[in-house]
Amino acid sequence: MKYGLVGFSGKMGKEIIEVFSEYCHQLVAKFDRTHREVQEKPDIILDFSSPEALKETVELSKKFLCPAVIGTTNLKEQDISMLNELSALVPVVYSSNFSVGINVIKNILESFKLEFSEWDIEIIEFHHRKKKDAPSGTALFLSESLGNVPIHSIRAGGIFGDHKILFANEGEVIELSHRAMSRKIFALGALKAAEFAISTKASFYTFRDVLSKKR
Ligand SMILES: NC(=O)C1=CN([C@@H]2O[C@H](COP(=O)(O)OP(=O)(O)OC[C@H]3O[C@@H](n4cnc5c(N)ncnc54)[C@H](OP(=O)(O)O)[C@@H]3O)[C@@H](O)[C@H]2O)C=CC1
Ligand SMILES: O=C(O)C1=N[C@H](C(=O)O)C[C@H](O)C1
Repeated sequence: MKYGLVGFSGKMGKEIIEVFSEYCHQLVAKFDRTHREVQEKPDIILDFSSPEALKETVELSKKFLCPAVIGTTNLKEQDISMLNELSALVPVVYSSNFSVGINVIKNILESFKLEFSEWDIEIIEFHHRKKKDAPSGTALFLSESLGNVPIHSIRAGGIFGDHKILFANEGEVIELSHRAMSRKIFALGALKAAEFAISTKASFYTFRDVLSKKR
């Protein structure tokens, strides 16, 4: 497919370019703060940048009438409303975390949330020292299934993204944890989402929707 990428010069942008090229997909439009280049109409737009870029991403998706895959975190309510409005026109896939593992954990939390109602629950997330937002979008995503529990953010080194959910009562402790061993897992998830989005109808999708429909 021919894709456009907002945030192409960033850490995730570079990973997406590498993974997509391995599958012979062509980067035809690229945007960052200082660079805007459109070689030809993209089949899809991906955005792994910053919340300030989202308005332009939505405008590009409307201009080219193409689906959008959005991975940028720290989006506010009005940003999500903008994506919901766009999804009336084109397929939109939005996820704070395009790894399969985090979405499996999300399914587990959704299935067992009643069992944990009497437990103390806390989330600890670890990311690289250059991450701009805290808490992580993933931690917020997981906390939505847990009643918005306390989240602790650690920023250190080049950590790609670790998340731990601690459940404790008077007699027991359970820990659910996930570690991203590279950014490639997110780029592969974004690819899965893009392949899904270019062949489905206009609506608002999560990555869990993509994974369940992929079965
Ligand atoms: N959903 C998921 O699975 C994942 C999501 N993420 C999220 O992706 C986002 C990017 O992460 P990361 O790549 O590490 O960040 P980086 O800071 O490395 O890259 C950000 C990119 O976005 C560009 N950018 C920033 N602001 C704008 C703007 N206003 N207009 C256009 N381009 C802009 C930057 O351009 P410039 O260099 O010119 O400033 C840069 O290319 C974050 O929100 C992060 O949380 C990250 C990993 C996985
Ligand atoms: O900034 C990152 O690197 C990541 N951000 C996402 C988040 O905020 O949850 C996803 C992943 O943890 C990596």
